[in-house]
Amino acid sequence: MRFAPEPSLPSPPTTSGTAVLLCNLGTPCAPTAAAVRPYLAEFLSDPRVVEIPRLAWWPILHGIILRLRPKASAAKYQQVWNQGGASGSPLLHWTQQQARLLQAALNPDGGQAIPVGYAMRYGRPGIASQLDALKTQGAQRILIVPLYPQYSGTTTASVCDAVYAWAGTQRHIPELRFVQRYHQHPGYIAALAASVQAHWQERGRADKLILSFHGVPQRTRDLGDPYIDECLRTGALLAQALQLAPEACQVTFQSRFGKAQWVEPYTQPTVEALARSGTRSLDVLCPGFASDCIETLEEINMEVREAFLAAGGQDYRFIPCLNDRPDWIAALRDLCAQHLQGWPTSLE
Ligand SMILES: C=CC1=C(C)c2cc3[nH]c(cc4nc(cc5[nH]c(cc1n2)c(C)c5CCC(=O)O)C(CCC(=O)O)=C4C)c(C)c3C=C
Ligand SMILES: [Fe+2]
Ligand SMILES: [Fe+2]
Repeated sequence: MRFAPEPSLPSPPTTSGTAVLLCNLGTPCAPTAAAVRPYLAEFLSDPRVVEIPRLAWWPILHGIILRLRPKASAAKYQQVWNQGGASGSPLLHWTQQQARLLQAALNPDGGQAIPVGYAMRYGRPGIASQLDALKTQGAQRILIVPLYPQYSGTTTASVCDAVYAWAGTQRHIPELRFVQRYHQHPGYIAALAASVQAHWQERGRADKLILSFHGVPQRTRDLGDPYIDECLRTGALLAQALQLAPEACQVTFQSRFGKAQWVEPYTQPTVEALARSGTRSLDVLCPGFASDCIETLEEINMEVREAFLAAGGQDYRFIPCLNDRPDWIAALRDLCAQHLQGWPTSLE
């Protein structure tokens, strides 16, 4: 039989029938080459992420990348595992905390009228298994919240693909809604601005604020992906909220992968050039990442820091991601409340 049998709904109902699923990118289950390999294989086999015809991509992926990269990546994961208040993978840790705190914020009476789950697009726990779990709890309406503020086909659309693929296995599909983007949501911008201001209060203000977003290939942008424009919009709104002059703040793009041209300016060469031309201190924030992860804790807070100091910079100050900040959780709650309108949210 193609379609799974339906779970019997809990009786009496313990939820309103409405649920939220936070979806993040994914992470290996251990900082070892053996664990990183299947995670990278799943990630880099997604045609949303690598838009190269299978016939050309498969030999490169299986013949080169999956032989060499897992060991190098595992060494980087080892440096951030259990770091900055996280246990295990920082990305998994912060996503778990966000789901727990969001559930408390959406159910202020301490109940579970609106359960909040979390899932990873690649690795575990997967989107299908978490949708199954919510359905077993009684969910008849599910709001999907990809934890990507800026929409990209490479990330947000891939979450949608996984949800639709799961729906294709279901006899009784719950009502589904998706948050597509929140790159200019006032609560998100205000939480980012407050995190920068708190950092300035503690450490003083550097010569320049770098806003480093994950990059995408230039071709992805040329084919119409709105992601880069949305990053620039987030950057402009944040600079405005912080009342920064244009020269005091710059948007850059990190995490280039492979040999193709990605969207510029790249983060590392930009901070090296700034150091060489006399910028002594930098504040660095990664507004596109809801949670600290290997890309922020290792690439930005270690590799790019070293590059800036080696090029003559004096003071490099990394600002953590929003993680479990109460103002960010409140912004997520407001975002969900907007998208839950018209759906039952209490037991009565
Ligand atoms: C192959 C191309 C890649 C595209 C396109 C891409 C887009 C993209 N990614 C994120 C967010 C994250 N990416 C992370 C890790 C990561 N990304 C790529 C490649 C592409 N990403 C790789 C190969 C890796 C693995 C890291 C490594 O092996 O060194 C992460 C962190 C995961 C973690 O466990 O910490 C995040 C988050 C966005 C937002 C995005 C485009 C909009
Ligand atoms: Fe990535
Ligand atoms: Fe990276």
